[in-house]
Amino acid sequence: MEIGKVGIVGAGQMGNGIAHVFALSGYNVILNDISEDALSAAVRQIEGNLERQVTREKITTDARQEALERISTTLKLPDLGQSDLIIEAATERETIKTAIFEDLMPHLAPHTILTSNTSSISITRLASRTDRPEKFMGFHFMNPVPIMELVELIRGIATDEETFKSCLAVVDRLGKTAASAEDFPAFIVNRILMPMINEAVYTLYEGVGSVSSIDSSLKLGANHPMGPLALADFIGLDTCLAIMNVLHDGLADTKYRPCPLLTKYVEAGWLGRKSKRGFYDYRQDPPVPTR
Ligand SMILES: CC(=O)CC(=O)SCCNC(=O)CCNC(=O)[C@H](O)C(C)(C)COP(=O)(O)OP(=O)(O)OC[C@H]1O[C@@H](n2cnc3c(N)ncnc32)[C@H](O)[C@@H]1OP(=O)(O)O
Ligand SMILES: NC(=O)C1=CN([C@@H]2O[C@H](COP(=O)(O)OP(=O)(O)OC[C@H]3O[C@@H](n4cnc5c(N)ncnc54)[C@H](OP(=O)(O)O)[C@@H]3O)[C@@H](O)[C@H]2O)C=CC1
Repeated sequence: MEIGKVGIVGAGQMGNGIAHVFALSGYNVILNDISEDALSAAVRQIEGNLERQVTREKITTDARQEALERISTTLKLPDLGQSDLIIEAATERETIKTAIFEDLMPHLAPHTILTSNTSSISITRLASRTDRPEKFMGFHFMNPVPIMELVELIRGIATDEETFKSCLAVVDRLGKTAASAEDFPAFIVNRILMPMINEAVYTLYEGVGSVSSIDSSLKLGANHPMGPLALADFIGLDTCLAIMNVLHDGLADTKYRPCPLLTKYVEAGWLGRKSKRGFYDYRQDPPVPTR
């Protein structure tokens, strides 16, 4: 099926990046959130990121303008009902995601493909709560979306071949590369990346190194573009903790036990860049380590 109109639920850092890349590739995008502030912040972020691409001569001014004109926003979830493809990119909590799909269902066109950008939650379980498990799959972008090449495509147990092929064609048109992952907790990227981040937090918790020494070690000693604690702040510590909990519960192995220090940061509301404080304090420039 040819996809033209795309609905995106959740206008946080992933939702705005997803809207950006779809609009730039010629899709009409409708972006939804429960908060008007989140929608206006998302549009500002998209404008800024498109402008940066113009400055760096990656895109033309016309392409920027056309992309912005293809994006509309709404607080009303039913407005997404006539989309060919919906990507849910709301907070990483299963109850939130299932409630969104339940609210969407009565308004959906029969042909609409439903997907989730979840980092870890079972696609099969999310799909089973909808009226179209065969037209449901995981469509997992990486952060920052305009830059990262990979999209993980995750089939639930019931996903049909036509749905998979339609999503694969979309990934191609976005100029990104798809990796197919089986539906097990946290799929491929986060199954490997998140235990490393969690181990970095344990390394901090046990006093083996400070925030700076841990991040410098992985940057300079293993050529990672960001240290693991800076990356955790970038992803969002709430999202990191949610993913570790899915791994721990879903695989029932103590090696996935979330570090108590990660839990403490989340309990404090120190969620990383998005709340201006995490392993670094971003209220100062340059950011200052909090330990
Ligand atoms: C949690 C999940 O479910 C899955 C995940 O996403 S896991 C997270 C995966 N992501 C990563 O691992 C990111 C690791 N970090 C990096 O790759 C790099 O540090 C980075 C790309 C974020 C920044 O790179 P950098 O070299 O330090 O900075 P900088 O030179 O300013 O930026 C590089 C490019 O990224 C762009 N960029 C940086 N931050 C950006 C942002 N937040 N949004 C959009 N674009 C951004 C810049 O514009 C620049 O673009 P061009 O190359 O086209 O000019
Ligand atoms: N951060 C990352 O690096 C990556 C995250 N993901 C996944 O993408 C999804 C979104 O993550 P991210 O963008 O980082 O999170 P953010 O916290 O930045 O954004 C989530 C957005 O969803 C909104 N939201 C919450 N409930 C609803 C709802 N019922 N309807 C519509 N919008 C809602 C939130 O609003 P409010 O703030 O008002 O609650 C917020 O604006 C998660 O599933 C995450 O696991 C995937 C790849 C990478």
